[in-house]
Amino acid sequence: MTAQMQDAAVIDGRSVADSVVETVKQAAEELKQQTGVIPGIAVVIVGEDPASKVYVASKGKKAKECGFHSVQHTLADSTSEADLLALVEELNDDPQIHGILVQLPLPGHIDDGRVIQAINPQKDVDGFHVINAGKLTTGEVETAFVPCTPAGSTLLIERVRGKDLSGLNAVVVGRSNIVGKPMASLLLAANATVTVAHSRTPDLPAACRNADILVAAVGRPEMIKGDWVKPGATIIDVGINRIAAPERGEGKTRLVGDVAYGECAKVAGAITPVPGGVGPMTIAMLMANTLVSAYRHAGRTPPNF
Ligand SMILES: Nc1nc2c(c(=O)[nH]1)N[C@@H](CN(C=O)c1ccc(C(=O)N[C@@H](CCC(=O)O)C(=O)O)cc1)CN2
Repeated sequence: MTAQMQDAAVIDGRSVADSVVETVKQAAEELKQQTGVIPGIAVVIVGEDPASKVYVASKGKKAKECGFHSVQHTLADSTSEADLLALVEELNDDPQIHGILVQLPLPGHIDDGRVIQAINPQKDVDGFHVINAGKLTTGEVETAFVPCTPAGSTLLIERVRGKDLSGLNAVVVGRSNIVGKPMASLLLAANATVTVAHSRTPDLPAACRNADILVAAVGRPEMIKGDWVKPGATIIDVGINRIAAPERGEGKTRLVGDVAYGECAKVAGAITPVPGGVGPMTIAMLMANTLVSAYRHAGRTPPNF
């Protein structure tokens, strides 16, 4: 009799995201009843990037579903950096707004870093400001905001592996400030032994094969192959890549992650799909961060996620 390999368990990001949003809704209602404070979020989009428009619309819809005060500022592609900075200042001073998010990417003539650093760190619900990044790396998470995608990925890992990752090797492929670096900090905080791999890592497949937890955040469609995966590993695929799908008809496209899903699912123990894995968690954690900000501004202790 030949041994039969079973496909990995699918980690359902949509259902975990729904449970986060449910907690946010209830806690927002409690805050309103107890203090009169309604969590407020401002989302700023500059330009016409089609994917950004979809994400921003989803954020506004989810914020309303959570009972938040939600405003969207839609600025033309030609908006100057000075005008965008002036809007950020206005939002910093607006007492009804507890969370400010400037959708990325910004048009090329605007310096992302300058805009992010202009956001009041106490309203930086994206967690991208250097103050929040510094707090995360030094372990001061009680007063920080953790970037939404790594925070959501961590909740998905907890569902499979628990909160304490002692004795496990985690490999993060990708070293961006938005995902790779904060993800590595969160895995370290959970006691994993962490390697950050990237395009210049010698023998990347061998580095990945060492991972009990493999986080792919490189933005390269289906780069991680089945024979890069340790049997039983937990795979978190952060990539969202739109590729041509001529099999669906002329001009059609489909979404894939950074992981070659079919072949990796045959080896892994658990894996996030794309779509339906990390993506929905990003928006749910944005709601959670905004709620936390409103609680802090009201001098109350927020719920844990
Ligand atoms: N200021 C920010 N900009 C960007 C962030 C961010 O966290 N803050 N992250 C990404 C985009 N993003 C949120 O903004 C985001 C991406 C994808 C999803 C999502 O739910 N994806 C779905 C698929 C959606 C589709 O069909 O296109 C999924 O994976 O199931 C949510 C949020 C860059 N910019």
